[in-house]
Amino acid sequence: MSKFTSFTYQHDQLFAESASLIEIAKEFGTPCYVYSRAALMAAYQEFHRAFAGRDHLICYAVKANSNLAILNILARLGSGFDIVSGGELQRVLKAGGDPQKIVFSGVGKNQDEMRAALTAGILCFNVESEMELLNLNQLAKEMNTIAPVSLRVNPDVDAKTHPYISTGLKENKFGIPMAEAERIYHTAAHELTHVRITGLDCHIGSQLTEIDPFIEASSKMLALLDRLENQGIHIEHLDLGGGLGIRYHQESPPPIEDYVTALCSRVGQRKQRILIEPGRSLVGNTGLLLTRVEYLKHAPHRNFAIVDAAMNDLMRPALYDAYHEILPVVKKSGGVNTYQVVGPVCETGDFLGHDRQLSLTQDDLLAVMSTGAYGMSMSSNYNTRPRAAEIMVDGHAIHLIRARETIEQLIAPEKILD
Ligand SMILES: Cc1ncc(COP(=O)(O)O)c(C=O)c1O
Ligand SMILES: N[C@@H](CCCC[NH3+])C(=O)O
Repeated sequence: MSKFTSFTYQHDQLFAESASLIEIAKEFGTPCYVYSRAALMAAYQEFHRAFAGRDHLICYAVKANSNLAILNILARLGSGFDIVSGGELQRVLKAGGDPQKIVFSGVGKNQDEMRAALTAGILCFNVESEMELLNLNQLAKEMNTIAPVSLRVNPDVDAKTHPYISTGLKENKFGIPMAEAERIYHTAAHELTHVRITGLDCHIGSQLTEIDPFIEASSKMLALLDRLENQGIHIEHLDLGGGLGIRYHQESPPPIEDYVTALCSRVGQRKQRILIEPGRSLVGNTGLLLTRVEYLKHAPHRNFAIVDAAMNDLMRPALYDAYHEILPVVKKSGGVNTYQVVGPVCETGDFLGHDRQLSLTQDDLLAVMSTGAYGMSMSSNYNTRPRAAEIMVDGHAIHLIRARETIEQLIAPEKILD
């Protein structure tokens, strides 16, 4: 089965479900992100089904794509959410997410964010340091409440992914070192009056394409969980984080079902509820970035296709040298050249793809694939470029779910001095 179940060619023209990308570009302009509702729902259901009735909660990692429409679709399917800021908390609540299904991760939660989350009544804080735990206990005391906590423990496992997105090695900033975990659990259980232990958590990195690191991390977490239970510290849920990779190019990550089944069988007969925090594997292949060729530059040594999307819209190629497939919206025959597909931003690192074989003329539309995750959510206004529009397709229906920004909106908060 193709990795793009909802983006298919019909008579040499690329469609999102039953909607023509040519029509979308005509109506909403380019660049724009286009998402498929059916693909999103199918990805969530695949995770859900794989648990096969076992007690679980899928907490979608909001950072992957935080558009309210996407959060709302997931909330209506019963999803929980993994947030990392007060801003993400507000988004989830606004989108109709259930506070009792929210876990709050992140190494630097500030007091306002913690207060907001305590007020909302979230499921738990994934606490990443002893100082954060003490701070949270103090805040909860001041608010006359009890903070539910799960410690994020760093299992020191090599996720075998890009070093910028590996989070479970002991040299990474994330989580509490394994060697400290038991002592800090005891502090939380016996000394702190305003926290309540609910769970145990880890997250070892993103875009993992092998199952072994997940198994290694789970095994370490389960050994810790058993030790804690033996010492009378009850753990209600085990959160095994996110990180399952997707196919961008030639990767072959494990299918969702195999990944979930492997986690469940590792947990075995234990009674704890299993939480996971998938981001990319839920939304990554449910979106594309639609862009138009502005100019072609056929130089003797290299050909450039200059398109209207840039690194500010999709920074993954510039940041990680990431590969995204680039497809023509209308397939043509003949006249193929090797192109550097680049944006208008004034940086040599502003590219969407190197050495792509394409048959192009000015004004052609291109689709940059697998951009549903960490595309729009990592976009910026660099070069004073308004952020792209976002479109959700649902069968034939085409919905604008975020209007293109205007220059006026960008400069409105700024002030010229007298
Ligand atoms: C704490 C936490 N949970 C979940 C995720 C989601 O990761 P992914 O999009 O790789 O599934 C991340 C990002 O890596 C994260 O930092
Ligand atoms: N931003 C990264 C993933 C980081 C995940 C955040 N913990 C990407 O685009 O692949």
